Amino acid sequence: MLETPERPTQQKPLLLIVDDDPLITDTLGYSMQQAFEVIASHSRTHCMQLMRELRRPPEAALIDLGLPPQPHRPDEGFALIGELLQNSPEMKIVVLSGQSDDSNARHARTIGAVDFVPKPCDPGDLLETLRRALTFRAVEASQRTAANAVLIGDSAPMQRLRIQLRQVANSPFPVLIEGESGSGKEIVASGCLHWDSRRRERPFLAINCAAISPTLVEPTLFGHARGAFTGAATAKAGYFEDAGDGTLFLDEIGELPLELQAKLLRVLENGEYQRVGETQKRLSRARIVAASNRDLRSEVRAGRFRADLYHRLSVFSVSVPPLRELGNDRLLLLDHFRQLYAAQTQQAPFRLDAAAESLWLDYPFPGNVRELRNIVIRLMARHAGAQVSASELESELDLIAATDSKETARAPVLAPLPVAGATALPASGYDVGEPQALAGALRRLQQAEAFSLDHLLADVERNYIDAALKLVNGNVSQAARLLGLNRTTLYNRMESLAKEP
Ligand SMILES: Nc1ncnc2c1ncn2[C@@H]1O[C@H](COP(=O)(O)OP(=O)(O)OP(=O)(O)O)[C@@H](O)[C@H]1O
Repeated sequence: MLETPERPTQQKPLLLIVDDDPLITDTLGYSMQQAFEVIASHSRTHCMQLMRELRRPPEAALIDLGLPPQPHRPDEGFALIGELLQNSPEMKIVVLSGQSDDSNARHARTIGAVDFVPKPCDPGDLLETLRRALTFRAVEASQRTAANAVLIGDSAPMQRLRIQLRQVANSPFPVLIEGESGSGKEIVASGCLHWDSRRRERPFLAINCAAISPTLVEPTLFGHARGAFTGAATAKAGYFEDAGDGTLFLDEIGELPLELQAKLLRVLENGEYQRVGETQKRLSRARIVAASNRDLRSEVRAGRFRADLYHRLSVFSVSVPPLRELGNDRLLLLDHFRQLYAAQTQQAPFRLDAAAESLWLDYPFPGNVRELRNIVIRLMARHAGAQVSASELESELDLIAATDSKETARAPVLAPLPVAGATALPASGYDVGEPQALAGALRRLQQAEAFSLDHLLADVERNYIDAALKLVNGNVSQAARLLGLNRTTLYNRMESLAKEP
């Protein structure tokens, strides 16, 4: 009898749906099952428990923001997005949002969600959004290898960082990389510290300490003997062994349980470690690079991180600057991601008009490069081949969170340029004499091909009025007070703005 050769089965991507309404998880699960293997959860705690048990992390997730124990507030959803991305930074998270929480959905995107879909939603549109997100995920995966990881940026802080990285790349000592979430710590570890060093032909292994269940951290890092614990059917090497004399990148090191911190300290002190269930000592030759977006010094003070381990890890320490400090690098990064996604998806790139470009340069990107990248993804999806205006771009930004950020208190976020009376909004903190603002104006005038002060000022006015109305849930009298205007004047301005192109 002839045997039919087994056809390789293509594994469907895994989709995680988190919603406390079983009707929604059931119906969505049903509509998505053709394209995805679906798992569902009803709360943040349950979801994170599930994540620890899964053999592979989901490629995509659909998250509702209002989850128990606070189903009427978005906080659980926000916290879940942060935890999922910490656990699996490549995951594409789409927020399912009620129409009324537009500002929440914007904030969710700032902290890393790739898009949001208003409820009630059309399953076909949702599927399309998820498919698109997965296409971009595949593009990013190709960029994650050390050989392809290119750190973009020419600004003075980035040049200083590069000099620092070159100085330490070939040393055998550990490096601690600190920086906000999404600022590029992994790319610094793989593309600069490993690939730009003599170790480039050796392995680069990355492990996310937040992603492994605490009981598995030790065997994962150090390996285990056969029968060392239930399920250890064969002996297995750990990351330290597999890394050989290459680089071992310990991401989210702040999440390492205290008892394991002692074992890691031992390897750092004398290179010695043991597989779980073995007594034989082994020697590690790997170069350790660790990263954290927590302030490890405060963690030490709070007793959650060992001081001796902190000192060992930070023989060299580098700090990746947040995007808001990188000036025109925002444009370089825009160009980089736009070209990358356009080429990979075979679509024409979008363009920003002059006002949109000003807004882009003034937006502080609280979610750093990850947020910038996600904005480019959405703009590609909505405006491929077209010109994007300031108001179209504005709908992709989280301007309220941006103005709230104390770091950006002196940057004109809602306003690309100053206008009389704009100081009435305390968040802007704009000062006419500020050199930064003057430099911004010079830059815009030099860069813009067709500049119009009238359009720019109208955009500024529109942004402030929208922001004020948003802050007071559409109450015109209160918005007028906030803007330092009387109610009639505000109505008149809104009317004339509505007539503007
Ligand atoms: N300067 C840069 N040039 C090019 N790509 C960048 C740069 N900085 C960040 N990226 C890209 O932005 C995304 C987020 O960066 P990365 O994962 O390195 O951030 P991170 O600091 O490690 O974040 P987290 O602490 O949340 O893990 C990645 O796709 C990365 O390739």
